[in-house]
Amino acid sequence: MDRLVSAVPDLGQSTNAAAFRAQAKASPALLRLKNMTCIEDLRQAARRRVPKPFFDYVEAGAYSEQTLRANSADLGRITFRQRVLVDVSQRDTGTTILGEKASLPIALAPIGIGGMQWADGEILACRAAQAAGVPYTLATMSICSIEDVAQAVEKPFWFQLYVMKDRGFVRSLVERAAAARCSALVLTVDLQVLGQRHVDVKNGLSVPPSLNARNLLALATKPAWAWRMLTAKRWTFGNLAGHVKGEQGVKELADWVSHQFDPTLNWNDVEWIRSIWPGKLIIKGILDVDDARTASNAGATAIVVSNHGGRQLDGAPSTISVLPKIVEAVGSETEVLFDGGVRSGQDVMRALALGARGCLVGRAYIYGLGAGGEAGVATAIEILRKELSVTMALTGTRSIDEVGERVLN
Ligand SMILES: Cc1cc2nc3c(=O)[nH]c(=O)nc-3n(C[C@H](O)[C@H](O)[C@H](O)COP(=O)(O)O)c2cc1C
Ligand SMILES: CC(C)CC(=O)C(=O)O
Repeated sequence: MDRLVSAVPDLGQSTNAAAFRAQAKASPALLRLKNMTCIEDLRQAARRRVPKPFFDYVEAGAYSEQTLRANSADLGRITFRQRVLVDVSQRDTGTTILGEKASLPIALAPIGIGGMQWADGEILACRAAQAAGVPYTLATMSICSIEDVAQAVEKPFWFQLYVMKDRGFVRSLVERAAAARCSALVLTVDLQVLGQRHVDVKNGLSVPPSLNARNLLALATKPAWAWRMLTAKRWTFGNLAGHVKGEQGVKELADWVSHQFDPTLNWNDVEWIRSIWPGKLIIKGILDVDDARTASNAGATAIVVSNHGGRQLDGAPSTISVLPKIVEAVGSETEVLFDGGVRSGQDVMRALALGARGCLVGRAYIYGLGAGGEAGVATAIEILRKELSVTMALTGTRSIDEVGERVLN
C-alpha cells in the first residue's frame, strides 16, 4: 500500500485530461483508480477502505440531517440552459481566487481528522491540490501539524483557525501559520458549539481511536489502512501536541470541543484576529446577509457561504439558496466563496452562475483521500475538472468569466 502512495508524489500539473491520462499510465496508484468516473465511485471505494467510525464521521450531518440533504437537493434543482453552435474548442477552467491563479474555481476545504482517512492524509491532499493548481486548507484539527505539512510541500497553503478559550494558544497557532508561510487564514465561525452527529456518538468516535472490542474490530477489518497508520505513526491532533494540557489522547470529540472551543466568540474577537493576522483573512460559516455585511466591514478578504456541510445548525437553509442575496449584498467588496453539497463540476458551475468566486469542496475530495490517498485526491480534482469543462462546453461557455446567470434556465 505504501508503494501506492510513493508511486505518485510527482503527479505534476494535472490540469488537462491528456496529461492526467499519461500520468495514470505511469502510475499504478492512478491506474487502480481509473475506473472511478465520478465522486460517488470514490465514495464507495472510501467506504470499503476506511474504518467505519472514520467513514461515518465524514458522511454525517447534524441531528436529522435536513440541512445536509438540502445542500445537495437544492443544487440539483438548478438546471442549465443548453446552448449549441458556439465554438467551444478552446475552454479555460482557470481563474483567480484571492488574487492567486487557480487552475479551477475550487479550493480544498478544511477537514478535521483528515489524517484518519489515510495516513498522512493532510500532506497527501495538499500535494495533490498543489500539483493540480488549486488551494488547499489545513484544518486546526488536522492529524498532520502545520509544520509537518509545510515541510512536505512546496507551495504555501491556507490555514483554518478555530478559536479556543486559551487565547495564548490561538495566538500561537496564528504565529505558526505565519511562520509556515500560510497564504491565507480561514477563520471558521460556525462551530463554537458542536451540532451533534448521532452516528459519532454511537460509534464512540475519539482521536486516537479508543481500543474497545468494537473499534478494534472496525480497525482490524481494514488492515491496509491500519498498516499505513502504524507506519506513519500519526494518530492524534498534530497542531495540539504540547499545547493543550492533558489532551494528547482526546476522548469523546463533542466533550473535547465543549471544553476547548470558546462560545463567547464575537465580532470583537474578529478584530483581534485581524490585528494579529495582517494577511488574507477568509471568514467561513456565513449564512446570513447581515453577518456577511459585518464580515465585510470587519476587513475580511473573502467569506465562505457555508453551513459546515450540514454538520452544525440542522434546519438552516441550504447554502445555494442564500448565496445570491449574499453576493448581492457584499460581492462587490468581498470575494464570496461557497461550499456545501458540491459533488460534481456541474455543482461548481451552478454556484459560480449564482455569483460565487469559487467553491470549497469537502467530502468530494475526502472520499478521494479515503479511496486512494494522494492519487485519490488527484482523481477527485480531475473528475471535477472534466465535468466542469464539459458543462462549460454544453452551455456555450469558454471561460470562467463568461459563467453567470446566462448559463441557467
Ligand atoms: C469530515 C468533515 C470534517 C470537517 N472539518 C472541518 C474543520 O475542521 N474546520 C472547518 O472549518 N470545517 C470543517 N468541515 C466543513 C468543511 O470545511 C466544509 O464546509 C464542508 O465539508 C462543505 O460541505 P461538503 O462536504 O458537502 O462539500 C468539515 C467537514 C467534514 C465533512
Ligand atoms: C474536529 C471537528 C471539530 C472538526 C469539524 O469541524 C467537523 O467535524 O465538522
